[in-house]
Amino acid sequence: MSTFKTLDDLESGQRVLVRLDLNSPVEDGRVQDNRRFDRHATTVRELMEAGHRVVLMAHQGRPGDDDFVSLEQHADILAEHVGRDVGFVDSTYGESAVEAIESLEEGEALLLENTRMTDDELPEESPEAKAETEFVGTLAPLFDAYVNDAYSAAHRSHASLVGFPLELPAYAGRVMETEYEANTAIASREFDGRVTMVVGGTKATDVIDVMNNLGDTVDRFLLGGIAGELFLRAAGHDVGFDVAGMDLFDDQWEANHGTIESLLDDRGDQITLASDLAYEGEDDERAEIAVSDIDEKDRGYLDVGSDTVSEYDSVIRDSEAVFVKGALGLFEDERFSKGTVGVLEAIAETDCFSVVGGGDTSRAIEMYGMSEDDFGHVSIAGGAYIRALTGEPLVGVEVLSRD
Ligand SMILES: Nc1ncnc2c1ncn2[C@@H]1O[C@H](COP(=O)(O)OP(=O)(O)O)[C@@H](O)[C@H]1O
Ligand SMILES: O=C(OP(=O)(O)O)[C@H](O)COP(=O)(O)O
Repeated sequence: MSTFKTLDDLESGQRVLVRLDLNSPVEDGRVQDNRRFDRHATTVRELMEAGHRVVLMAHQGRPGDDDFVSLEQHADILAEHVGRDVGFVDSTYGESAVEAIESLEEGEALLLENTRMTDDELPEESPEAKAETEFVGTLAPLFDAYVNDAYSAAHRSHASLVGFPLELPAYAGRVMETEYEANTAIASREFDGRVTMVVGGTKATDVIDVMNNLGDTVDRFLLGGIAGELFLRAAGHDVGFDVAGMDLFDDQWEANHGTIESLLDDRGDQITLASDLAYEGEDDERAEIAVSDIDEKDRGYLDVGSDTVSEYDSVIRDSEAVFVKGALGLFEDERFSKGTVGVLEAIAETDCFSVVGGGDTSRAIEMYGMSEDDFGHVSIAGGAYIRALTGEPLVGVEVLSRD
């Protein structure tokens, strides 16, 4: 277990700088409410009620992507969950940010602009290098304490996550504490029966990197989403278009095809790929095609097909534990929700031990009328949770635990 300090150790009346993970789906420019807001609201409310001056940092999207937007809407959504006003300033550490921080009263909260809009936040560098950035050097002297609640971003060595804890007394927030304990406990748990991992989502690089290390814990991987399409492409099928505006597929293919090919060579018998896929037909209805019938790369696929869902359903019903990392399709559109909802319902209906992770995947549970009570643990983390399952330390947690 980690040795980090928690909010129970924080003295009263502090000026506290808090890192949240409010990274959310953005549809037509509108930030979508999701579990990250209500989970982090617990930490923010506790700090406000304790009379601290609370300044919040978070990121949204990656520079160049469609979902790389301001945090202005996030402040309003968060305020609704906290039940108190949360101010917003459209600067991360510029003059207006410093002025707003200095004029904050006890019990008030303020959200700063998207950390990734500063040059210092990215790219990944050592905590020591990040601690020396202008971003950290400007803000740290304005605070008494730093709280990291962003477990789901703790695998990134970015300034707001690893620089501040070297400069300020550092504490874990309530979400960090809960997620860390749950995911660390899961990593060391042993199962007698079959352990299955459903792998999907769009951030294929995060998951492919760790699949080899999970190969001894996990008996069977069921693939879908963009990650699954990369595997199908490596297996010789003509699938995989970029998802408009997100530049996902080709970059991820370049970065990962070598690893995927060796995974298929070394662990092919543990990996099940979709046998059919779904797409938008001419009449805008869901249409399906067997993977063996795809002979040219002429369309994008948005879900796994019905035969695949049945096959995955049987594997899940015969498993003792099921871990989910990422959605199997574009479930936000009901036509392409069958894969994601199918595996989640199979898990919910059996008494297997389960963990569902992926920033967006946890949203599907509520969206399709399922209950979180039917799952062992619903994590708001994707990449961080899957890395934790391998037992690999997360840099953001590691710096919190330093003396
Ligand atoms: N075939 C696909 N095409 C487009 N988007 C997809 C596809 N499969 C999954 N997705 C999207 O991936 C997102 C899943 O993200 P999530 O489950 O949080 O995993 P990640 O951690 O990879 O972001 C969902 O919002 C879903 O719409
Ligand atoms: O949403 C996140 O990760 P996740 O989708 O793996 O849960 C985190 O906010 C990290 O974001 P990043 O993967 O752009 O660094």
